[in-house]
Amino acid sequence: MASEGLTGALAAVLAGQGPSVQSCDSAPAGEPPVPVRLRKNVCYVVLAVFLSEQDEVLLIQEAKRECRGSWYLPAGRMEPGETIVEALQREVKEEAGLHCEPETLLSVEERGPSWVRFVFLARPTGGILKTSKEADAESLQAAWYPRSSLPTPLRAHDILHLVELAAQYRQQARHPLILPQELPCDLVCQRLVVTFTSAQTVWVLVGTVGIPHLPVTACGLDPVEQRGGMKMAILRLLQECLTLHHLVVEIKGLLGLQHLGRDHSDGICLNVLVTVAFRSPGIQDEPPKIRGENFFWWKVTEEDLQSQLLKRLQGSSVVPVNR
Ligand SMILES: C[C@@](O)(CCOP(=O)(O)OP(=O)(O)O)CC(=O)O
Ligand SMILES: [Mg+2]
Repeated sequence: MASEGLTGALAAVLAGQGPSVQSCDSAPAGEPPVPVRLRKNVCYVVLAVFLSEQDEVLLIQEAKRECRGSWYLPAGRMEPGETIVEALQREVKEEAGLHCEPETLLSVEERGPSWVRFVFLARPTGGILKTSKEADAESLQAAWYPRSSLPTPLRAHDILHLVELAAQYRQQARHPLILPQELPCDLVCQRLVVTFTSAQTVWVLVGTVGIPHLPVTACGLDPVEQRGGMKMAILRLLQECLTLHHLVVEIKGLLGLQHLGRDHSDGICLNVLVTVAFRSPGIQDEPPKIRGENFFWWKVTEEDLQSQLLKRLQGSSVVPVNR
């Protein structure tokens, strides 16, 4: 029988929130992970997709020497001391002249734990669109363009996929509205909802060190984990308790994101939904054996929680990571 705390934590994570990170169940070998410092060992980028009711996209014209005159979505690097939403609002105001509110995270992109980009669907709430008369170092101007005929040249074509994600979300929301939860964190880490399902039964991997909890894996900033991406930290934790060669592990995506930014807590905690299944299609109605004492499989029997979790799994109702 799971503790109330565990049921509450899973319910919170499924609702896009979650408890603050107290400790990690897995960390890179060797030295304990160093606290992350924005602009020193991590770079976070925010990017906003505005899609009007007339299916127009807000683009800014870059002023930087290396991409001057090209068009891009409002985006920029976060600064120390600001929350993710404050950074988004600052970048949109600087580059497009508009005030805005984020509606939901649309995607998270990472090139290893030291470069993470948060992509939001956002809506304008005021301000005056920046024209070429207000050109400055932040941007030359901003303008709305029909999604079917964006201006050229683009600074990079990666935004085309993000605009499509926004249009698809507007058409049919694949996941609930998810916004960053302002909670301090010292590391780049991932809280895992690792599930095994058989028929309509679902088990969740639980850490036993301390009180039962959803396991947290710390991401390393060393070259191996940088090259491998944030999935390396997930596979590292799973390898510590499961025999992976006869399992299929799928990282479904994000259930939520925790970050504060103020008071030098530059870390982030991504709440990630993961599935494990047996490679052989034989009837396996029990979860794979766990090595050691640090984890166990919790059969989720609380009806509402079970149906919420199964619904998220069946619909892949998560924010995509690197997709
Ligand atoms: C890094 C980008 O996602 C764009 C955001 O960075 P900027 O170059 O626009 O930075 P600011 O000067 O802070 O606005 C492009 C990329 O290569 O990823
Ligand atoms: Mg920018």
